[in-house]
Parts: sequence; C-alpha cells; structure tokens
Amino acid sequence: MSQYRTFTAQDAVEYAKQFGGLDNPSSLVEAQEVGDGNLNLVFKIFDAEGVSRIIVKQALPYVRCVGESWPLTLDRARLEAQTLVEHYQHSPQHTVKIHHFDPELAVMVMEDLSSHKIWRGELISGAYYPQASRQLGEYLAHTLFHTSDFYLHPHAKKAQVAKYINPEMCEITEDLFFNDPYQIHERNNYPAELEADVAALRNDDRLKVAVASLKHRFFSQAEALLHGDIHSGSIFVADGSLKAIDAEFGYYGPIGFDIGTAIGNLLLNFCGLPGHLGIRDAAAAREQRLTDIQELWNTFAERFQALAREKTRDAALSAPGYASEFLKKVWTDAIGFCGTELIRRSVGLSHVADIDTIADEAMRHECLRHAITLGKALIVIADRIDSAEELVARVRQYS
Ligand SMILES: Nc1ncnc2c1ncn2[C@@H]1O[C@H](COP(=O)(O)OP(=O)(O)O)[C@@H](O)[C@H]1O
Ligand SMILES: CSC[C@H]1O[C@H](OP(=O)(O)O)[C@H](O)[C@@H]1O
Repeated sequence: MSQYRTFTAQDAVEYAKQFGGLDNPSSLVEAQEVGDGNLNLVFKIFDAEGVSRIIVKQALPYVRCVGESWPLTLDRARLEAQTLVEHYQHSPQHTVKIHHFDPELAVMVMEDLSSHKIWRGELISGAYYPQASRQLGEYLAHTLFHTSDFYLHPHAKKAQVAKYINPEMCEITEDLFFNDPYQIHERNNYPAELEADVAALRNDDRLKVAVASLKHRFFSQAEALLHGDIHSGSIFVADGSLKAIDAEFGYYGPIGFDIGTAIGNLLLNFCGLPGHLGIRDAAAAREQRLTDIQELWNTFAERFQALAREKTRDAALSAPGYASEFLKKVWTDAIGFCGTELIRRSVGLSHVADIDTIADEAMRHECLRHAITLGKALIVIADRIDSAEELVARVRQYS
C-alpha cells in the first residue's frame, strides 16, 4: 500500500530533520510553504534564528493551479529528482543539489537557494545579471552534451532514454504547446479583445503545419536529457551565480526544445518590459535581453562544439564538421520551439508574470499581441534565421 500523504508544515520539518543531511538537525523548528509554481508544494525549513536552511518539495497528486479535477502522476517527483541529479553530475555549478529523494512520498530534500532570486522577477524589475545568459549556455551545453549520443555509449544512452520516459508530463507539454493555442479549448486563457488575433492562429494553415512538425520532433527526437521546462521562473540567479531547479518535465527530447524555451522566456520579458519600466529603462533592458539571447546561444554552441571535439566517443559522430552541422538543426528547432513558447504563454493555460502583471490593460494587451506576432513569425521563418544575430534583427523587425 502506498505511504503517500500530503505533508503539513510540521511533517516537512520532521522530514528535513531526518533527511536534510544537516550537522545540527535539531536546530530546525518551523516550515513555510512557499510554492508559487503551477504544480507542487515547496517548504522552506527555518532554524530557531529564522534562517531558511533547507528545502522540502513534494508533488501533489493533482495539478496545483487547477485543483483535484486534474489528477497528475506522483512519479513526476522521481523524474525531477533523477533529472536534477543527472544534470548536477555534468553541471554542478548550475544545478540545484538534491540531498534526498523518496518515491513513495514523492518528496525531495534539496539545497536552499534563498541567497539567490528567481530570474524572472529580476528581469521584470530591470535588475541585470551580466553573467546569467552565458552561465545558462554553459549549463545547457554540459547537461545536453553529456546525456547525448555524442558522449554516451549507445547501450547506456538507450537505458537512459528508458529511465527517463515521462509520458504524462510530456503530454502536458504536447497539449499546451502544440495543440491548445491552435484550436478552441477550455484551457485557453486570453482577453476577449484578442479574439481576432487568436482566431488567426486557428486559421493559419502554414503555421499549423510548422507547429505539427515541431510537435513531431518533440514526440520523436530523443537527442538528450532535457530539463524540459527551462524558463526564467525555473532559474535562480545571484551575483556571479545561476542555478536551475524544477526539472519534472525532464525527458529525452530534441535539444532545441530547451534552448527555445530559454530564449522564448527572454523574449517574453522583452515583450513585457514596456509595461513595467519607463521608456528609457525599458529600451535599455530590451537591449540587454537581445544581448542575453546572443550570449546564451553563442556560449552554448561554442561549448557544445568544444565538448564534441574533446569528448565525442562515437566514431561516426566525431567526424570533423558533424557537430556544427548538428547544431544548425538544433538552432532551427530552437527558433521554432521559442515561437511556440511565446504563443502558448500568451494564449494558453499558463502565462508569465512578465506580461500578466502589467497593470495597464491596454499595454498588457499590446504586449500579448507583440508576443503572438513574434511567436508566429519565428515558427514560420525558423529555417531562414541562420544565427543569433539574425534572430535579433528579426526581433527588432517585429517590435
Ligand atoms: N531550492 C530552492 N531554494 C529556495 N527556494 C526554492 C527552491 N526551490 C523552489 N523554491 C521556491 O519555490 C517556488 C516554486 O518552486 P518550483 O520548483 O518552481 O515549483 P513547481 O514545480 O510547482 O513549479 C520557486 O519559485 C521558489 O520561490
Ligand atoms: C498544467 S502545468 C502548466 C505549466 O506549468 C509548468 O510550469 P511550472 O512547473 O514552472 O509552474 C509548465 O511550464 C507547464 O506547462
């Protein structure tokens, strides 16, 4: 029989005392539930001085932001913990450390990153972390290269693909990214004023063929162990530091999906900035976002190619020039997936604070329209955008 029970704050404290790996566990006295994501419970566990020392995260048997009417597998906690442990092996500087995991309770105990801040909030307020985009590029290069066919023995790779089969979480992505925005669906969520813009998505056959192709790649291209949801709300930053969290959508998929999600969230911030900052500050922050995007991709591509030169084990894949050919396909995928992230975060179930918290309604609608227009364009012209510099030029064209 399953031992699962939903934790109270006191349960979380007791659990952290037992499994937190702290030198002085008896100093832990209370917990606060701080989860602001769509899915899970997250407890900060405090000591007697009121310092948060460790985190206890538990999956609920349903989607938190919707309620018990949408049941969801508890196995996502295993997939999250395993993905983060695997990514930590390849990028310890940029991955949260998991101390303990229990599949029955769907609970993990992890490093407390209270010294950091969630990147999304920082991007919205105009705070700039000049190293963050390069560090994100490093994280993606190391985790994706070392879990790919470039690095793993073919038997090991296939065993990994099996270990990370994640059908229920993938189905959420398959529906929210590639289906819902292009049909009438009760999960969609957008202001009535945007009805014409959204109807245009449903009636655009060329767009829908391009989205089908992206969904097909998401279904079938087991290129590397993805984070699966690497948006700016799943990234902690501090001066000189960046750490990824929240990998429950991890599975073996197309590398361009992680890159596209990351770039897509920087572009969502780009679209929303005029709703948060004055004209001059917004313009400057937008330039920083465009620089971030170029640095992210260029760092990722350079690092991935360097790793490929030094460490590719497969005889055929190590052919000079192959890694750079492969990265061209990754880039095209990334632009397309980036476009789907822009659209699903504007029209679908789950939005982003970068746009949703804009107080002025007319401005909010304008920013949503901008994200939809840019997303549509990127999906359709992905194979005509050859570099990060060309992407930036296109973003300027659609601003
Ligand atoms: N390791 C951590 N250290 C400090 N705070 C954390 C940590 N992990 C999560 N949090 C807090 O909990 C929030 C929700 O966590 P997240 O993993 O995104 O949940 P969900 O899976 O529900 O999306 C984060 O936005 C952050 O404020
Ligand atoms: C029904 S889940 C919606 C949405 O929530 C996830 O984000 P997070 O766990 O970071 O809140 C993911 O992006 C899903 O697409």
